[in-house]
Amino acid sequence: MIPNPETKYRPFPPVHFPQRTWPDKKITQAPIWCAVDMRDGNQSLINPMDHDRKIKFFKLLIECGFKEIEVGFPSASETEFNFVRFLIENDMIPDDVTIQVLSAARPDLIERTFEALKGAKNVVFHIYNATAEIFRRIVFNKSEDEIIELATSATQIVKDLCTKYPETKWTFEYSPENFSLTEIDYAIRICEAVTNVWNPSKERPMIINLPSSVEVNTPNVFADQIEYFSTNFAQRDKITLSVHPHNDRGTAVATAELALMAGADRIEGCLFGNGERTGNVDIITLAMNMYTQGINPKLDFHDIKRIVEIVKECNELPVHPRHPYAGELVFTAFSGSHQDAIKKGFQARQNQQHSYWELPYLPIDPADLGCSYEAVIRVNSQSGKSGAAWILQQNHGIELPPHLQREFSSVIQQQTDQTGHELTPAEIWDIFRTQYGLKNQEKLVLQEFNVEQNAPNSTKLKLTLAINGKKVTLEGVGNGVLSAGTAILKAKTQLDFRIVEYNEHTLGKSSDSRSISYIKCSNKNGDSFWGVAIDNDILGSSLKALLNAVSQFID
Ligand SMILES: CC(=O)SCCNC(=O)CCNC(=O)[C@H](O)C(C)(C)COP(=O)(O)OP(=O)(O)OC[C@H]1O[C@@H](n2cnc3c(N)ncnc32)[C@H](O)[C@@H]1OP(=O)(O)O
Ligand SMILES: CC(C)C(=O)C(=O)O
Repeated sequence: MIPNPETKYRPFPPVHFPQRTWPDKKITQAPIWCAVDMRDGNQSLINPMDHDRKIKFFKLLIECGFKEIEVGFPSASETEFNFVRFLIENDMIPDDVTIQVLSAARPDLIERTFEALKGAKNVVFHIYNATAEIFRRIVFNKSEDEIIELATSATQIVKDLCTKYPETKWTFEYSPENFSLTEIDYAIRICEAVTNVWNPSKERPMIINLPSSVEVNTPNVFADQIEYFSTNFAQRDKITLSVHPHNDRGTAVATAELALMAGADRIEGCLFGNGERTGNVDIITLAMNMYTQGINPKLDFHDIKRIVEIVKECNELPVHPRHPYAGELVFTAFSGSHQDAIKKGFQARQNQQHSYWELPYLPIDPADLGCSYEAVIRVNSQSGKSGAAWILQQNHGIELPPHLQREFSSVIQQQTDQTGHELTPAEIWDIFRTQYGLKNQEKLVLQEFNVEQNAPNSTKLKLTLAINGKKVTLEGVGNGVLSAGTAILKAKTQLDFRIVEYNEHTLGKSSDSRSISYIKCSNKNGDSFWGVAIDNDILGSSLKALLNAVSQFID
């Protein structure tokens, strides 16, 4: 039996803040981004990154355009320490990139961290201590004032040590860990106390980073916390207000977006939302969400597949196939009605008069992430007539006539129902060719033909066929080539059929493109069959399509 949640869990109290303005705000520009993959992401990995993986990740983050990168927790281990030294000593940090390092608000750890940073050009020195009541009571066993003293004395130590290394441009960052669980007025009090010690200016602001270290409330409540903080913080104009959402409730992206509307300037997060437990906020999703609203995110994810591969290798973790913007299935429709709308969307795009992206079920152009349209439609038993038609169109330039689309869709449906599996484009092509006579049709095979125009509306046709491998030459007359062909075949096979539908088009755009013809024949019993054929000229493809259709009446 599931335990009674009413006696086990308490609801998170809302913030009383009727003056809130964020619900009417819009996100209009990219925030300052800080990638914390190499610290928060790294500390949560089964196997933290070794030196080589860290270098690879660092280079990737630079390529993506990050200007602030938390490169580690140098006092945690030799690997972390040496990695920071390696970056500095090998001049691997571009001048426009600031590295960030984290230390607990503990003197010994702070001192060790400074040792790692000697010679760095631009550094964000980031310290944290937990501030929520449960941490004050259980972890630290300290009063509110004692925790403030812990934070301010650590800030003073950082400040003093910074003056020892004037060659570095220092920015200070303070995080009241578990901010979202902390009483909001106490969070303001401790951050103001720290700010007073650091004494930032408008020109040299410090960063106050408000983490939902564990996500405990709905994004609107977090947004209220941020706006309340931003409105009531005494030296607001001297700080950069940063957020650091985690994803325990699965709403980190919404939390970050609403926090921006509520006044946050900066976001800390990880690629694909790696990080402690359920992860940090996913910066790729956030950035691409902005992009699809017409906002330049100032980050570059144009080759998402490569980014996925590098991150998977470095983190030794998979990226979910449905991960927004990046998963291997996120641009793919299997279901019939979605496929139909997407196919029509691409057709409509050819005549579109404006530049905006407008495509049913595809909120972003896959090409913007370096993906092709190939996987947009895939075919299984949930697919309708447009699915297989799209695959033939994309891969072979085939524009199936509407009735043939329906008929072919039922052929495909039978196959997928039987196997229960997806059909690949190659399998669909094979089924198509087999079904309509393009492959292995040996009952009626055209070898040669000759057309003579006797008089207006009278065409004489001479056909050389292989009928079940036996060569015969036949002649007939009709209004045109197809009616002459029909007459010949009726006489030879004694079948009573007629052509009920005929379509053709060229395959490709050049003048020497091949032709494809589609012919449907019916008999008196109501049986009907499609034949399809491709040939260098339209007469050849028409005659072959006729033979391919008629061959299906023959046992
Ligand atoms: C929310 C976050 O993600 S914060 C970042 C967390 N990241 C990491 O922890 C990864 C790197 N950390 C480490 O490798 C280790 O924690 C080390 C090497 C830095 C330190 O390890 P240890 O010395 O064993 O200390 P540990 O971090 O376990 O903390 C235990 C002690 O520090 C105290 N402490 C914890 N956090 C803080 C803090 N922010 N400021 C001051 N003291 C703290 C605890 O109260 C405890 O003290 P006690 O022993 O007197 O009870
Ligand atoms: C150190 C802080 C910012 C942190 O990682 C967290 O609270 O999740």
